[in-house]
Amino acid sequence: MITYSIGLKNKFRGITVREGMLFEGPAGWAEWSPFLDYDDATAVSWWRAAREAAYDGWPAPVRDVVPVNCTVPAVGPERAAELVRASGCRTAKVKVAEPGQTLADDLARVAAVRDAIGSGQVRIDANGLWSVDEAVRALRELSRFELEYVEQPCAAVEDLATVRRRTDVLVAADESIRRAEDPLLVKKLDAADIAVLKVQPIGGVRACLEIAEQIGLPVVVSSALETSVGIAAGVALAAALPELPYACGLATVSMFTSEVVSEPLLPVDGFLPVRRVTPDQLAANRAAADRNAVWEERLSRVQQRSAE
Ligand SMILES: O=C(O)CCC(=O)C1=CC=C[C@@H](O)[C@@H]1C(=O)O
Ligand SMILES: [Mg+2]
Repeated sequence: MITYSIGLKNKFRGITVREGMLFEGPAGWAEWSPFLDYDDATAVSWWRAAREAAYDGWPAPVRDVVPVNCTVPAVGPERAAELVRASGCRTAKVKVAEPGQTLADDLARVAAVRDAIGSGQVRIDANGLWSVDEAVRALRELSRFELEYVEQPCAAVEDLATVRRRTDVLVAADESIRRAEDPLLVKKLDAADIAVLKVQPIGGVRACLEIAEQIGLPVVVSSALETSVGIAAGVALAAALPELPYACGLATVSMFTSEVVSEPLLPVDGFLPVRRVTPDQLAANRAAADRNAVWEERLSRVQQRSAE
């Protein structure tokens, strides 16, 4: 087990450094990187995903490239436009509703992204931070930039359903699937048009394929901000889905200041290749001994839980 520590170019979901563990099993390299604010119970499904990558491998792909969006953190408009242009992607996902910012900040950022991407697609992600009324108001303003969809406008699945009825913008569910007791409640309440699936939080490629089948909604595969080792699992899921109508949120390696592989899974003209990766740049990205100890301890607690 190797613990990595890599900086982020821009603050994202409140963090500036990403840490996690990498290891090799008979089927290939695997990543285990539950965010540090997640408790041991939450980290169990992340461990299942890592075990699958290391020991079982993934189902056969039905495509050999995957379209991806570039991800725009809650940065200023100039930086946002720069990120879009540098990505080469035809779809951009813009973070909105950042704590401490205003709707005016969101409008300026989304306007800059729309301008930079031209006739491409613009989607937004509020990470559940709006109330129903805030969401409806924000969508009324932001929809002038022709939104492909809004991801997780509100936290509660019931609120997602209400927003969906009060706006013309398509609604995608992310946290309502990956952090829910019952991921299918989204379907039962007709709360979303699109399902965002993430391999580590949901517990593996096969677990995601099962949800995709049961939920009966178009799927967008998204990353949990992993190194190329973890991204390869997302790409494997996107490659195995029978239908893939939307670009996936798997272009997040470009947010890192460094990588554990010399050929990272970065998009070329908006597409990622379907392949596994072998880390060859581990030494330069290893976490310090004290952080490694924290992760070793965390892993042994979570492994114990997962065996219970
Ligand atoms: O979907 C993307 O474009 C990139 C991945 C992404 O946005 C996320 C990755 C990791 C943590 C999440 O807060 C965030 C998301 O909410 O979708
Ligand atoms: Mg999201």
